[in-house]
Amino acid sequence: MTTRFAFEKLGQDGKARLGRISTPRGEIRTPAFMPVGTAATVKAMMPESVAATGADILLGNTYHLMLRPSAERIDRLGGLHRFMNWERPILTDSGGFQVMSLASLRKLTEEGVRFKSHIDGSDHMLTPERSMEIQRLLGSDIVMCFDECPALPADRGRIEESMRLSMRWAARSREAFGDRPGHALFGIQQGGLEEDLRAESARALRDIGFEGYAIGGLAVGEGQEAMFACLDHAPDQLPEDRPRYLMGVGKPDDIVGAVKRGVDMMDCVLPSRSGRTGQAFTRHGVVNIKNARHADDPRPLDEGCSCPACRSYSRAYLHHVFRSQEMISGMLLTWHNLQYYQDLMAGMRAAIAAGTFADWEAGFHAARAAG
Ligand SMILES: CNc1nc2cc3c(cc2[nH]1)N=C(N)NC3
Repeated sequence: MTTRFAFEKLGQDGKARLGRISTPRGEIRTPAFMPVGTAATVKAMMPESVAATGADILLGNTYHLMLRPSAERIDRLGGLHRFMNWERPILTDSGGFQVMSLASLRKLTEEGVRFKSHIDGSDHMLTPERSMEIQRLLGSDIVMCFDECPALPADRGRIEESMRLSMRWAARSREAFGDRPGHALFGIQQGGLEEDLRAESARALRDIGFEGYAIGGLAVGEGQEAMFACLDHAPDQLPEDRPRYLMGVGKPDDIVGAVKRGVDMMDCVLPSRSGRTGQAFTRHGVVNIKNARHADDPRPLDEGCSCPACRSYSRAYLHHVFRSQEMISGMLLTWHNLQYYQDLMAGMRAAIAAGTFADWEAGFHAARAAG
């Protein structure tokens, strides 16, 4: 059991990396996918079920938890791990992105962002210092810097100005984080799709020094081609001996392309959100289980999957419970999708370890093309 936070690179195949993050609450196998537990729950899942899918770490959100039930209340109750009954590592986002995407009546100044809650319209202020305090009260193992995420579309000038503000906020985040052994603070690279701005941001973050580095400002509607073009250089601009975390990504083929380009950690609401709407990810592509063609299909969703939905139920049953809006529908399909994502990560980790990532990737795409 370690009392420190440490990242070890265990292997590499091309740009794809195999690693392990050690924390006092357990180890994280990388490349890693983090299920999103926004309001202290991975929706429709018990924590032990999330662990059973193979997830080593999950994500929480400063923005949502500060609004309800508040960081102070969670702290009084023993912290977020105790509160949500998840004793493995938790990474919390800093609120920067959610304030831009969810809050109303935002006022941005050098100090921070004043905004109205999307829940009850109450007034709030987030600054780097307050975001660090909230994430400390929550007790998260990996804390994200408080950054400014520009609303898109944005011109180069706006992106440049926003990135430089985020770098000043990164320094304030580092200062406010303090000395917390066993806990990590990750910087967030900004700069849109501009290689030179991303390089400037990476230099600024390196000069401050962080336990890990996130690639922010992507998965915001730019499309896969533009994202991959950015990922052809952004990871290489970040320290190679620290974890690289691509925020908000993504579809299965996004994830494979990101790992191929040197990304170690990702998070996305897609598997859980899609699970609740009846969209299932399988090795042969996406299955919309509400479609009438599944009504009499006795086969499992994915014959190669070990999750409860695929082990014990037919497509016909899943079709039925979605059509009749039964609660078990979202539970089964969320579990399946999270299992599919964890199996994808396990497959890539094994391929990198064996030096067969290129073949594994070819097989991944061939199975989807076969449909
Ligand atoms: C869904 N796409 C997405 N892009 C992101 C980008 C960022 C983020 C969260 C995201 N989610 N959180 C931050 N604190 N900064 C950058």
